[in-house]
Amino acid sequence: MIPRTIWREGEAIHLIDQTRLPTERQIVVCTDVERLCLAIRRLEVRGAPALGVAGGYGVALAAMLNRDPGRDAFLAAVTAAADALRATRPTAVNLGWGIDRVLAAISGSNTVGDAVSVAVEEADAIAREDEETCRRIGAHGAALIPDGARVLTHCNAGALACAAWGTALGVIRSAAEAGKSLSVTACETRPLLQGARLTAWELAEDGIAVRVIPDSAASFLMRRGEIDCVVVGADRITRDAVFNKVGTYMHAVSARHHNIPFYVAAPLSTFDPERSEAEVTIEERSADEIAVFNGRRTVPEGVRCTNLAFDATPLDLVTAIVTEEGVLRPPYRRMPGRRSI
Ligand SMILES: CSC[C@@H](O)[C@@H](O)C(=O)COP(=O)(O)O
Repeated sequence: MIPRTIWREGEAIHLIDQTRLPTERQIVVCTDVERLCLAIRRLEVRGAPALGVAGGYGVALAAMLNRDPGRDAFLAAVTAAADALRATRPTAVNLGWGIDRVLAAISGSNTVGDAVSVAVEEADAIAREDEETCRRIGAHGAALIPDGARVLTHCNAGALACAAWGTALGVIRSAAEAGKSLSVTACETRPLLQGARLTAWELAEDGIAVRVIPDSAASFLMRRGEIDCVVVGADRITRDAVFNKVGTYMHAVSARHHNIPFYVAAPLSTFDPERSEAEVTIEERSADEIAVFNGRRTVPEGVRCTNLAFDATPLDLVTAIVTEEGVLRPPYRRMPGRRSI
């Protein structure tokens, strides 16, 4: 069983350093907000729900560290921390959701002391609830997975991407726990290999059959009849698209072409129904993530690289979205949180 991904010990936030897996198990200890922001930017902690937890803990950390200077200075420090955390990664909506949830919780506090206690309680609650939410997603999603299914997944939407259990991998874990025999094809997920390094590690630790393939093999394996369904997580679900790790869209297109169900598993905190695809910023990361491999340059000097971290899959390619409240089906008119249809 995978240990928790991110947790609080007193006035420090601990997280498993995901950049070092699967070969090293190291813990990063963040005793200030700057270090937590760095951990988010470096992907030491990553995955939408885990970013929600990190955002909440970041605000709580700022509150704990600024309890002395008086109310105005306290509020200024917490606001600055929230802004810094929010600026680390733009695509996963859960990051801002976690930050805003703790800010909202403290907004009614009468004293700085109360605000600190409330911030810590709320951030702990976000972390605690995340596992429960993932287990409910898993229970709903497991019903969609037939016994014997060969499931393709992309990136890592597992325990490591959440506080525990996982969303897409939560569905797979819950199906396995229910006694279904499953095998998973994990796309390696270029360029940072979250599928090869993290998904394969998690599933192997749990004794669930897994193989790793290059991302570019997925479509052909569908054609050969080796994939029964696709299950992925999400970083943001707008009223028209699912944002997830770059490469997800090509799997959705291929799945549709081969008549294979394409499922998305995500908590309600990932929904952003008031926005459309065009209004979302897709994070573009350093060119070096694709131009340098194993310390060696793989792209000629001076050649431009476009390193988009996410893509958007139109909702009409999504067979169903599994949430903690149940399974949503097209045409997705009743999207959670949407004020108007
Ligand atoms: C349950 S996690 C869902 C997504 O956050 C996951 O699939 C993903 O794309 C993560 O991207 P990452 O860049 O590793 O943070």
